[in-house]
Amino acid sequence: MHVGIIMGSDSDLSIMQAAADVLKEFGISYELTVVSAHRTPLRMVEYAQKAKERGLKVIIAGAGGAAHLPGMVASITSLPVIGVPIKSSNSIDGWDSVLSILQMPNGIPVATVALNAAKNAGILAATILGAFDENLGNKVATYKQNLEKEVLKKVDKLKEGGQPNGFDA
Ligand SMILES: Nc1c(C(=O)O)ncn1[C@@H]1O[C@H](COP(=O)(O)O)[C@@H](O)[C@H]1O
Repeated sequence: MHVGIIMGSDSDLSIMQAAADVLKEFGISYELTVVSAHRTPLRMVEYAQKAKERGLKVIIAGAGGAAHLPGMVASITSLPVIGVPIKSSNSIDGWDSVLSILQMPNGIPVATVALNAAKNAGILAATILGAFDENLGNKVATYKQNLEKEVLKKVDKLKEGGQPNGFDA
């Protein structure tokens, strides 16, 4: 397994599945499970302690509310940790999770993506791994080129629809 996807609860799965889906798209092996700093603290410590020796290269950790999981895992492992703030059902509009994951003290960084942005977490994991793997790096580059093509198609569509576009008329 190259990437470990963990989340504070199975109620986060509908969001975190997007990280798994994009890793699959890039052909990156992953594992996915529930680990909670609050509810399973010993499992969290063991997961973080053993992650590197088990061969993981990047950890994606998603959590909602008082989201301590990504930061606590990052405090234990030397692997890069990508944090996904999740807007859980009784959250304060997701701000609780965003701030919990984002505002890490100096020394223990968590690469925080946007609220519910598990897909971006998967793409970031692919980008990190792609820096050391030419084939994967090329796949990431192609993915971005395709995004650009999609946007340019939309530019043409707007033009065809009669919108005035002086920039690339
Ligand atoms: N933030 C954390 C942690 C943690 O950080 O350890 N453990 C669970 N949770 C979060 O609690 C929310 C509600 O969980 P339940 O739906 O199980 O009550 C979830 O979004 C989960 O990530």
